[in-house]
Amino acid sequence: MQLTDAISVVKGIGEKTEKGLNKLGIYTVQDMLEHYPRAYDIYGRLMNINEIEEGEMAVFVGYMYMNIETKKVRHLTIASCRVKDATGSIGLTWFNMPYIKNTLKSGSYYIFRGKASRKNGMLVIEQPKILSKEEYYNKKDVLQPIYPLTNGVTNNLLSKTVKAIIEEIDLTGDFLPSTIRKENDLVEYRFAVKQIHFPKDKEEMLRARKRIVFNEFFLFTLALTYMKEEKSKKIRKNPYDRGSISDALIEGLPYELTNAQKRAWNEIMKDMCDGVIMNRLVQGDVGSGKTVLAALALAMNAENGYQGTLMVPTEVLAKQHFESLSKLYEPFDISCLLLTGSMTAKEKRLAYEKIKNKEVSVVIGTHALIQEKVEYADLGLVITDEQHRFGVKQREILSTKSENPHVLVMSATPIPRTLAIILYGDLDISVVDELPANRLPIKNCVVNTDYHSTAYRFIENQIQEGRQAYIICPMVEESESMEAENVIEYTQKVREALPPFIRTEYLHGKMKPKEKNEIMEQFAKNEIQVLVSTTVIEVGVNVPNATVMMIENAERFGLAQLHQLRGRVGRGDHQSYCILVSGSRSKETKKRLEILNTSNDGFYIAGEDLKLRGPGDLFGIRQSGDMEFKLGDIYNDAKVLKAANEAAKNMSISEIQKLCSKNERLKHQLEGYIGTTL
Ligand SMILES: Nc1ncnc2c1ncn2[C@@H]1O[C@H](COP(=O)(O)OP(=O)(O)OP(=O)(O)O)[C@@H](O)[C@H]1O
Repeated sequence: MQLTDAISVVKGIGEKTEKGLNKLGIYTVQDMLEHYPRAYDIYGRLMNINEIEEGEMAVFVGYMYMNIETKKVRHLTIASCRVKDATGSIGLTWFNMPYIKNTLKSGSYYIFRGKASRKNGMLVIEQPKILSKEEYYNKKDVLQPIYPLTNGVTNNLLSKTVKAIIEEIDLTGDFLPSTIRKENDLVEYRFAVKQIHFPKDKEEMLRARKRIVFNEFFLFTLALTYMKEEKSKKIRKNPYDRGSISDALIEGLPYELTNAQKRAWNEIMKDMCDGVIMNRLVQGDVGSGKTVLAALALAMNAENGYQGTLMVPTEVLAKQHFESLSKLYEPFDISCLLLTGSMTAKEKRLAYEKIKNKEVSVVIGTHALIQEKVEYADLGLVITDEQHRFGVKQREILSTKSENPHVLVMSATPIPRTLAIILYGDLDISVVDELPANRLPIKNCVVNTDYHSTAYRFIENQIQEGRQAYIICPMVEESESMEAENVIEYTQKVREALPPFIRTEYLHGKMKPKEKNEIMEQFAKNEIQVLVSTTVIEVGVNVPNATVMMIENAERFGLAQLHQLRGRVGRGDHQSYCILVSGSRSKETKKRLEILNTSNDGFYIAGEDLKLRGPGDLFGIRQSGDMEFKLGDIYNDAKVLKAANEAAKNMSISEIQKLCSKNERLKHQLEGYIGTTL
């Protein structure tokens, strides 16, 4: 069995299962091995009842001191009782399991396991499992992998498939030189793959994890080194003429550029006018005004007779940018074109022709589309808006669409400078670390779930004053397909809580781009006042009239992501508010959210976030599912990132090639990264 084999080579994987696996992005044996557990389940030690905390899994021995009562509510049969130990008592509830009444006997002890939640102010455990003594003691310390799932693919199936692969595949031949392994205290790759899926204990799992994360970062750095070298071969380009349009644009803005914007613009301009090829990252906090910098650069590029593109991660954003740039360019002879996936085939064909015939100077679209079969005419500048991604490949593909375009990458992720230098090692960095002067700082509060009705009243008042609100829906862990259902259900609740003149709509990742666009357009026009959304909204949306951002389950997000979400408000002259609703009362959560509560500065927050995370905090929160790395998290694993970078960055191209020639697997992975053959 080879890593590149189709997943169907594994015994027992039929056509139907294969399709299910494909939905999870698993096509090959390697994909399966890299489908890492998102968490591990462990029973752990038996707790006292008074130690049980809301939102946490608990396993404990409870004494049944009363009979189970059952009642019917609509089509639900609810069975409930209370159990106790020497330290306290707790309620248990089962839905549609009437037989439980005959399974558990009053006057006996049982081991229960489940997640505690708060109902009417009291802690209860819903659907607790009942474990036999053997079951508990046999598995007490075993880490059982929990995989990301989709419809028709069970945890058991994934776990069995991985096991079958590990038994058969030959993973010997580690590409990491043993000196690097020793220096960084890393286990062998073969061992790591096995232990990450089926760890003996937590310690082994952490060692396995460290190795795999190191691999990811190491490969990433090798790819950067390679690309940097490629870029350095083509450094000269005809210098641009400064022209007059960008100055006229700045003159015509309804505001003055901030000093940080001016500084960044000067750096961009200098690159383009000096005859070098620009490879620059503009890193700026949310709402710091990066779009205008892109607009200026594209205008100068057009004035010099070149075509330029702006690639963004979502259609909603593409449309938003298209509209604002078209308006900005109205007095000048600069034509814009929008290219998105929801356009009809005919519209797309027409767009392709216009681009090819150079009838347009600025093309704005999503990543996916611009990568397709578009042929540019004199592409001089490529701007990508990366948000959370550190996608080496994305920015590379576009720059191969023409000889030597200038490349500008915009990122709203205020990662600490030390990490930015590593992650964007192939780029020069401009930082926009100042917000426009008209902004009032956002007022924040962290509350628990009892606060809902007050929050809804607050939102209602803001809407009475003409403003709008976002609500980020509570999260569902189980699967993506449940996400949609969950948003719809929650929206209904919000509608019931608010008066009928307020229009509340929802947005989720499973909606068609066209539907999303429509909702966003209506929200931008204030035809919708409350937008309930999953995190799809976090990316770049600009509706300055929205003043409230309420985030449910705030405890489950990374601070940087929360900061991004909060950045959707406070973008205009009105006072804005961020309400963080936390379902957890743990001290740890409080401390984390407090950072956000007291600061609106993204760079500060990112730095504090980094400090707070210890090596134990590994699977709880990822900043985003959209990262380049499957397991590594630049925040949690900052130390490993630095070490891997240190180990890889000084390798010369010939050393990398030598390493690749000795190891087919490394070569294959690296080629995958940079999209060319080595
Ligand atoms: N110097 C400025 N003074 C006042 N307003 C500004 C200034 N620069 C930009 N703006 C306005 O601020 C808002 C946010 O700008 P923009 O959308 O470019 O932010 P951004 O940096 O892209 O943020 P995000 O990363 O959150 O998308 C826009 O409405 C824009 O017109």
